Amino acid sequence: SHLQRNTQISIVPLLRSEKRLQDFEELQRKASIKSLFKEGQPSYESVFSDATCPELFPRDWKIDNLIITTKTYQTKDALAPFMKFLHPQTNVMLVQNGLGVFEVLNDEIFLDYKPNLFQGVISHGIFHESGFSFNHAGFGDLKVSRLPSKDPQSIVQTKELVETDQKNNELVKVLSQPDFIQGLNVKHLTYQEMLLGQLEKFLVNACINPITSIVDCINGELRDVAGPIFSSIISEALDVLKIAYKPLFDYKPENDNFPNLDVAGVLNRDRMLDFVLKIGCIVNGTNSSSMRQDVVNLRETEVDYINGYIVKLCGKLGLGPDYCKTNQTIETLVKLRLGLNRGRAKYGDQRKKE
Ligand SMILES: NC(=O)C1=CN([C@@H]2O[C@H](COP(=O)(O)OP(=O)(O)OC[C@H]3O[C@@H](n4cnc5c(N)ncnc54)[C@H](OP(=O)(O)O)[C@@H]3O)[C@@H](O)[C@H]2O)C=CC1
Ligand SMILES: CC(C)(CO)C(=O)C(=O)O
Repeated sequence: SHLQRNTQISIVPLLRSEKRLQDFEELQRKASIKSLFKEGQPSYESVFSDATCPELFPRDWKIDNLIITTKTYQTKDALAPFMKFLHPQTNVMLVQNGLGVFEVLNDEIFLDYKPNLFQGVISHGIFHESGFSFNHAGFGDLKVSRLPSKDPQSIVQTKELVETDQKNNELVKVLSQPDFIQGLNVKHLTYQEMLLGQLEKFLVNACINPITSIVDCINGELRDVAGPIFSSIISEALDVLKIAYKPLFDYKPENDNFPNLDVAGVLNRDRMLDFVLKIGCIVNGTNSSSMRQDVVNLRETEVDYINGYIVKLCGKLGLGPDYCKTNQTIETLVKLRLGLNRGRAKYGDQRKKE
């Protein structure tokens, strides 16, 4: 919606099915967003000149730029039907929480070639109202960067690469248009800067998303009561991330180009607890987290790409199960909550009386 409204280009939403496309067409391809954080909570509409779905995608079209904003676990199925329309120069950007999606795409989808890959990390809070109307509950930011093309361990990019992309890369040029940058507080970063922001956001999600889902509450309700469980989640996750992302934790900027890239100063327990409470429970205090929205609506969640990813990393790194007990328990409780909600929807009060 922000791209459609704040840039000179036409966005073509790729809906999942003809049914969903029809739903969108019946609303004249309009999406509306209410800015809850603004005085008077103004709404604005974005009208899309086109939209399509896999079945109706024009066979002679090619996809030069693709932004994926599905939930992590939906990415592979969403991308698969469009792969025949991509090409090696296609720019693909994932704007999602969590970690591990690109590994799935590299292992299972990008088999013949890898397009230009970008990652977006977004801390704006938004929840669905009805139809294609949404509530923008918390104004955060959107960090974007190009992913390392060759060795994923080589995290260091130069500022010149960012500037070159902002001049020459079609997708990055659009995301660099002033109105869009202002509209979503966009920051174009090197990979090492973005990765730091991604791990920081990962810890926000590892705390806010599962706990709001398990106890069924709005983000801000946790503000004064969830410190102990957040500290346990953060401490354990940081111990694992320090090993898994050692190149970032060992990274020392050679020059003053990166004055804020103090990884140890950013990713430390005490600061991260304050940051989680600020972004999760204050900036986005009125938001229903995306994971709570999933369990309330009986949908699968992203916990496998958040707390579950810490468990997966432990396995990959050969660390014992004691390294991830807290996150494993949190993952299990989210899945219990989803199962409970689905059971209540299916059986009503019957199970309470058996
Ligand atoms: N909501 C929030 O406050 C925040 C969310 N995020 C992250 O952003 C990402 C998206 O979250 P969010 O927007 O909340 O999720 P939603 O579930 O609200 O939106 C996901 C969208 O993807 C669409 N989709 C799913 N499968 C397909 C498919 N096969 N083809 C086409 N479209 C498909 C869904 O379509 P349909 O409508 O048909 O189901 C839906 O519109 C997640 O990683 C989340 O963690 C990050 C920061 C904050
Ligand atoms: C920032 C936060 C926690 C907002 O709820 C979010 O990322 C989400 O809900 O997925």
